[in-house]
Amino acid sequence: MIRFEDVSVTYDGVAEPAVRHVDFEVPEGELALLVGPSGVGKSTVLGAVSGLVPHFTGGTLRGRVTVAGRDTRTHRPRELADVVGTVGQDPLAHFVTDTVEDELAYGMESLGLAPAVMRRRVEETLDLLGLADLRGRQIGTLSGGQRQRVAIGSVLTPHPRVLVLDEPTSALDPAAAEEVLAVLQRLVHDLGTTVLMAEHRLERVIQYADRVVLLPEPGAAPVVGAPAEVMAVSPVYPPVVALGRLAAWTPLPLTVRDARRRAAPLRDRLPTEGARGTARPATTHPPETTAASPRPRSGRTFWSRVSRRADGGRSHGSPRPFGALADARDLQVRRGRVTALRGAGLDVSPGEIVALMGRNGAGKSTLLGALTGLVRPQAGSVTVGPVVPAATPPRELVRHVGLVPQEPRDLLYADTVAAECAAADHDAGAAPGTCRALVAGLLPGVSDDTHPRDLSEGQRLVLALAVVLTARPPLLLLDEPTRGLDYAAKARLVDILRALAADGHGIVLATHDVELAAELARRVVLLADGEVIADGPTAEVVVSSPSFAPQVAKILAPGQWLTVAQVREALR
Ligand SMILES: Nc1ncnc2c1ncn2[C@@H]1O[C@H](COP(=O)(O)OP(=O)(O)OP(=O)(O)O)[C@@H](O)[C@H]1O
Ligand SMILES: Nc1ncnc2c1ncn2[C@@H]1O[C@H](COP(=O)(O)OP(=O)(O)OP(=O)(O)O)[C@@H](O)[C@H]1O
Repeated sequence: MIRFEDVSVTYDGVAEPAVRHVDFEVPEGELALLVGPSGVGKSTVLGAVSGLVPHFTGGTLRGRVTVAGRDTRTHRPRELADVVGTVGQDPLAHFVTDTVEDELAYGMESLGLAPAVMRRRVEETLDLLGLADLRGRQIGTLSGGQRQRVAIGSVLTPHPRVLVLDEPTSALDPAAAEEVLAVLQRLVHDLGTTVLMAEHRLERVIQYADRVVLLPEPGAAPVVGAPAEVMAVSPVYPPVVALGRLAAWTPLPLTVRDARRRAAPLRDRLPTEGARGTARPATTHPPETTAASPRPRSGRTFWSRVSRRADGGRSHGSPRPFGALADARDLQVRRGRVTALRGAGLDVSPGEIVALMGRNGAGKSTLLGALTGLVRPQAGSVTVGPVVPAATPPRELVRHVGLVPQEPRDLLYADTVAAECAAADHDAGAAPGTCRALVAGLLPGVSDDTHPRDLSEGQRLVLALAVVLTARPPLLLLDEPTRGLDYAAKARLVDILRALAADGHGIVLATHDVELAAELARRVVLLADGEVIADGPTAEVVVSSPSFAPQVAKILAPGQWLTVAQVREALR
């Protein structure tokens, strides 16, 4: 159904092809998963199927891509629209109408389907994706995950024979991701739909794949095969595979269920008392400091590393001690007709890393908004350090709290990295060069004149982080920071955040990434429908939860192991 014949794509103005010798086939009624590190060309391959590459992106495509027998070089995306449905990485870029119902109907209208058919399919899709309560909502008022579900729904309604999906679950909570993947699997099994999907969070998707197409490194030909075969050699793999490799299980299990069946001997080898007290991540990095000892260990901390590397780092010599960082109580927030927070609260101490978790629409971004003054609660109290965010001018507030938003692009508006940094220094009242020194420390090798748009997703996130850190806010908030990041980029982010916590910063991550929470957070706060329903040590909150437990916890339960790193350490 989808066929690549020795395809290479070279973008204009770039010497080397972005992808080379891509040769594979996805037969009708199969789900193929496209995997590989960031920047390896996954979106390029997907774009070649929908015709966006090269028709919209420019560049040269050599070789041949056919979809349902149509050559995508001679058929423009419009001429493929009756066969191929595409969801890109950024749902906002995808929307053409204002409300949920209109968006679901739009694709069918363009194809000229009968009104009765359109009506039926809109209703079906609202049910299928749990969108019925949101049908009349303006898209601009939806949470990140709600938007992503609408974007997926809108490509399903025309019943395309081929679906091309670029990280379709990146903004979804774990349960919603499972539901969406189950819907896709049903289309594949029952209707013979063909799916090509790129995804970084392999722990969510690998078990649904009929075959895996691995792009191992830029310019290298893809490795194509059965999921277990490819996972055995892949540079990117989910925790279940990491544990399987560590324990030398063959064949390699890809699901928690298969791994559990093998895990008894491994469970027996692990110390039971270690298993009880493993809230602390096993790591070579300095542990998070506690409220009682906010001072970092010398030499390994974030600011000392930055100031050592960067010549402009004078202002970052030694960390200053921080007082209590945030105290939000009994918050009530109404947004439109929705009560987004009902009595929620959060306190954050210096050196603490807190994961804020919960379903899509539970109120996580709203709570972060209240801490940064973007959302004004109708009742309750919020203080951040000594100030009340909604009553504090932005220039003053950035010294107390910084937010890296769900879409880092929202924070970046200049044309070059250098201009972005100059603006950040100015906004924060920091010495000129402060932000650039941070960027040099965090992203060595990025030149001054690079356009932030041309950075990879992970690089853009780190640039946004540097912009926020320029004001050295004691409290750092990150909204879903691992969207679009591969495992290596995630590991680098984990390093940076641990070092910041060791310097006494308090960090709150709103995240659906259960593996990240397990790796990084000592404490998890769980929100449901605007209320805090659990607040405690990570191991206690997540291990018993079918949605929020990481894979290792599920495989090794009842032991409270959370990460492969902890298990590796314990086996030494
Ligand atoms: N329009 C473009 N012009 C020039 N270079 C581009 C363009 N689009 C992508 N590239 C480059 O091509 C390479 C492959 O990018 P692509 O987005 O396909 O990778 P990816 O595997 O999807 O990455 P990610 O996992 O981060 O989404 C990258 O080096 C990228 O910078
Ligand atoms: N301007 C608005 N008007 C009406 N409802 C809104 C508005 N902004 C947010 N909401 C609703 O408030 C609720 C909480 O949204 P919020 O963005 O805080 O959720 P979230 O937990 O961050 O979700 P996600 O995980 O999907 O990002 C959602 O039901 C959302 O649709």
